[in-house]
Amino acid sequence: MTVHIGAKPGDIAETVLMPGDPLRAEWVAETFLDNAECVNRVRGMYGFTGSWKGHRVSVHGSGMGMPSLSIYANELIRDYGAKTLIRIGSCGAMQESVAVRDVILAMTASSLSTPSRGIFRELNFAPCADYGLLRAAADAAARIGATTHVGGIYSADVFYDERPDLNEIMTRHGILGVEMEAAELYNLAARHGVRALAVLTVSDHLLTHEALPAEDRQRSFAEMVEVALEAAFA
Ligand SMILES: O=P(O)(O)O[C@H]1O[C@H](CO)[C@@H](O)[C@H]1O
Ligand SMILES: O=c1cc[nH]c(=O)[nH]1
Repeated sequence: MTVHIGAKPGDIAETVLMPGDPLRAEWVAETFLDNAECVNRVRGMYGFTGSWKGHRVSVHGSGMGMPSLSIYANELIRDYGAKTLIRIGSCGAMQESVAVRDVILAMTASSLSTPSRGIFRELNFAPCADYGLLRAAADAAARIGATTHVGGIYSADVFYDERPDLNEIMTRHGILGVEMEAAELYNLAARHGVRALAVLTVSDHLLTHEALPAEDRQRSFAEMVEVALEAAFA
């Protein structure tokens, strides 16, 4: 047990899917895993372990924002031996060519800052996905027939953004979408020598202002989950 995860040693699989929303974790466990057991309830941040096509896998909430993700990813890697961490999140689209419900595979994650800033100091480290996972996810998305975009995303510290000028610059530089965790997940994976990828579903559109309801964000992003599971065990 750690301060934030009540699971016993061995209760967490080496492969962990990480949605921001703990109730999305519950839906993924109920919908995709066989023999899923709840292994963490501390602070309501649910974690489950079960199997998918015979592979042991956990799904654990990260909470919203990089400081929260950092707590769970650190404990999963350092205390429970997680080796593959795949974020399964929602995001806002920043390109006209990207539609609501499309899947985005985050090759890189730009940010204004991350919790790792204090370690990197003057270094502008470039957080990037594990190439093997990224390639396997792109292949899986093509097989499944999910409309998918591969490229850079932006990991923000705020959901209620007050910098339209910055969004315009990112749109002009091809950033596909905005979310709030991937950059620090990629930083931590690099630091600890494990694999990470963020597979995202577009829930909002910053240009058209479309937005899906909370229920859809919690329980309807099946393609993203299938892509993540296929990539993890390719
Ligand atoms: O749907 P999740 O995985 O939580 O991801 C996105 O949704 C939250 C904001 O609504 C942030 O955590 C953002 O990254
Ligand atoms: O962080 C997020 C997640 C979904 N949609 C957004 O606009 N931002």
